[in-house]
Amino acid sequence: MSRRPSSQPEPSSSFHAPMPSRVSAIADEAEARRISAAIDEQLRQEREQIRKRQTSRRDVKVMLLGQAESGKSTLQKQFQLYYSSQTLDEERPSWRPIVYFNVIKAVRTILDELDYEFSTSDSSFSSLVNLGPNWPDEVTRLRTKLLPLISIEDNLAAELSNGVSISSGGRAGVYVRAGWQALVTPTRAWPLTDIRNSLSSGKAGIMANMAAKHLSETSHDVRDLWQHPAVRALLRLRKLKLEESASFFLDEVYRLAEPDYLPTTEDLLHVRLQTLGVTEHAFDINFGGGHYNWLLYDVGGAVRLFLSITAFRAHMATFPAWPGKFPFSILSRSRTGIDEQDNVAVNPMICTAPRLATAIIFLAPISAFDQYLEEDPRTNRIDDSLQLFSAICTNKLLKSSSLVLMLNKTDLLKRKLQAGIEVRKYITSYGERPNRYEDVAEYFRAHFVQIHKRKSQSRQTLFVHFTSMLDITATQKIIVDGKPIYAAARRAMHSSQRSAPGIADASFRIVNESIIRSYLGQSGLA
Ligand SMILES: Nc1nc2c(ncn2[C@@H]2O[C@H](COP(=O)(O)OP(=O)(O)OP(=O)(O)O)[C@@H](O)[C@H]2O)c(=O)[nH]1
Ligand SMILES: [Mg+2]
Repeated sequence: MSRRPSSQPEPSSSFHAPMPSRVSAIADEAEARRISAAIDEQLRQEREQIRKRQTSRRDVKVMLLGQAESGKSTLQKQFQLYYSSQTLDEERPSWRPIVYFNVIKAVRTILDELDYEFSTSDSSFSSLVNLGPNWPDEVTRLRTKLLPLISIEDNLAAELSNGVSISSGGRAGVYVRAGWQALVTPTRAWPLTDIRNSLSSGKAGIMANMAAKHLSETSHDVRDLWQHPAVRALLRLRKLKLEESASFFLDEVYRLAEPDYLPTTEDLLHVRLQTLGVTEHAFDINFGGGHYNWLLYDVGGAVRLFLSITAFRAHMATFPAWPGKFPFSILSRSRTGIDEQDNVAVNPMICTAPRLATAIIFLAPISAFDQYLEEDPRTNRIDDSLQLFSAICTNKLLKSSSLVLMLNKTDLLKRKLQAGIEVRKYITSYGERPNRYEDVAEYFRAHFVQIHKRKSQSRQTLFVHFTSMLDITATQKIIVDGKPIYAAARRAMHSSQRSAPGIADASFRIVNESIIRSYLGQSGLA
């Protein structure tokens, strides 16, 4: 819009513009003032919007709980994929050595099991599965070729765990603390060869490079081993206990052995890396017209400690006269073999976590009906899940947190049932019910729901989903359409304003195991 009188000449494009008349100068000044005021107003509105966004962006703190390998970190990756996929892309290179580690661990486990079969019952095993007399020689040949690959397992584990050496049953493991990627790719740059130069220690990345080299040299041997009739027979007889994702990676070994291999999203979801302590992931989320700062806490192996602390705090709230100094020594060691006190020392966040929880997503892997705890081979893993869930439901400090239950690994459950594995063999109370997915899934769902009904400290609805965390479309549908999660979070957010007392002192580190036990009721699943 121009207020210039029509008699006025068009402004010259030349630098030497004609001098404006006095009338036009006044008009221009008014126009300039108007524009300036409009700009001021626009800036004011923008500032106001930012201020509103900042004040309206509220924290939603969601804790992922569940036994080891229940899929907590995989769900976190699904959230990351949906809300912050570029950060997942940036992390892709750093997952490469972890994928190698998964492959190496699987290869070593297979060779160990074959050795065991050979040394203890070779003749019966051969005849049992019609292997013929030559299989031990063939396996020995493959073992010799694969030796350079499997011999780096411990060093790679130590490199990836930043020197934290953990063994479970004499076997190496890789565990992750918050910020682990920095150990592998400090600049998040690729290729791995650069890491050697960029790391001050001059050591990290070396083993990852060696793993890449050995894997590319031995990929055919890995494939031959994986397809060997003796290995197939062990799998059929269910004597070989591999990580759940091992077969996925071994099937894909040629792709993983490519020199420019970069983990795909599917690889990232399949990879197994145990979480140590608590890791926090933040996403900006908009829903229902509101802006939220979604903080996801992956409690990892510290789940029991988390529960014990909240249980203890609840106990303290009930018996405030408890002596101020706690003479108890530390609780049990976690399944990682790491003293959980270390977890607390490393993660003071875990001490404050209980009062942070807006909502809890509890993952129970219902495929685990035929598995037992590594640290307690007498405890069925479904039973353990029920106990953990019960501890959450009864915990007074968590009663204002909304609860979402994800009955996870349904894909694996279906596969197991299709393979003829019978639930009643492992869970006697299942009785003569049909060994069909629908019946089994409903049976487990009913148990969890019943526990919630009987023991929950709050009247809040329990939202239940059957999930497979490897299924991107289905999981993202739950994340995006999962109104219950958001509704739960929103409702909990309001109630959490008056939340129960939390951990006031992050230096509090001592918990009595007997108190924990008293809070972990039995589930009643025979
Ligand atoms: N088949 C199948 N595998 C799954 C599913 N969810 C997770 N996994 C796999 O299970 C393994 C363990 O998953 P994680 O997400 O690391 O488990 P977690 O609960 O974080 O385990 P911790 O860190 O030890 O507490 C990984 O290899 C995942 O790929 C699922 O729904 N189906
Ligand atoms: Mg984890």
